[in-house]
Amino acid sequence: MPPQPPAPPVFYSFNTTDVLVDSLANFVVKAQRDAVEKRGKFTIALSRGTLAANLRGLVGQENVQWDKWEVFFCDEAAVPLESEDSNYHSNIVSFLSHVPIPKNQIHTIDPSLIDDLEELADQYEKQLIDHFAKSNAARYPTFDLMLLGMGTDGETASLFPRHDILTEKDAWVSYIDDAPRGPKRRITMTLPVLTHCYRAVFVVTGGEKAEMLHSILDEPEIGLPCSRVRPASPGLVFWFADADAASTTKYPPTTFRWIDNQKEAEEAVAAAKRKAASKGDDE
Ligand SMILES: O=C1O[C@H](COP(=O)(O)O)[C@@H](O)[C@H](O)[C@H]1O
Repeated sequence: MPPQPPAPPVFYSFNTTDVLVDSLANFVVKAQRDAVEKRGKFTIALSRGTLAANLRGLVGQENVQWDKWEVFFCDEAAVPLESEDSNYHSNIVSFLSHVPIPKNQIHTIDPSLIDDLEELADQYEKQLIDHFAKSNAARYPTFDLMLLGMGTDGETASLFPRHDILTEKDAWVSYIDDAPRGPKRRITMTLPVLTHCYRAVFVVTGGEKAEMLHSILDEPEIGLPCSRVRPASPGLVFWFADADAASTTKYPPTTFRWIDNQKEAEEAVAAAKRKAASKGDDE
């Protein structure tokens, strides 16, 4: 069978950030159940930034198989693990220290290597290879869930627009020393890794993201890093936005519900488009 084109992004918009936080927790738990049922464990990758705070809804969730989680970080600053700039630290504060995930299943950078970015990235890539070689890695690892953010320039993880790192095809993890915002020195999973997951979920909050969300969803042909995360079939991509972030995009929102496969994603987006069009006719 010829390869299928990627499923269209499914866009969920929530009236408040609190509702988004609850819905996101609900979604992550469902993704975990699905992964454990199908593959016996749950591999999740977490991006830096405001995402960590929006994962607070995971604390107190019932019937979560925390012992099946394997947590990795999509990108990480080259800083000690206890630094406020550390992605690991932000997620520890938000939820990881409040749930019973075995410590050896949280895969951090090796902090003894932070002075040597190349070594730091290579060692993290080795951790991925060690883990995924036992399961599904062919050319790239396939995460069950990638949780991503969107920066105001359209960057995701530490993949910034017009940066050479976007052309990386071989490495699973690479590094930059010139990030235009925040800590300059970071490592990051590369675009092919981000696009080989079963589910990618972008989480975007706040009015300062509204214009960029419009560009990403309504003008994907511009090719900004976030628009380029389109997992190949059977992968799916979802966007969770609060009302402020969603205020400018014309992309039709889907009513929040679990979507399991490409066909359901296509039908949900087509239904949302029909609904938006009929609303337009009424006005
Ligand atoms: O620099 C980064 O920015 C984006 C967005 O961060 P946010 O704090 O505005 O949510 C983030 O997704 C990325 O991982 C991070 O390195």
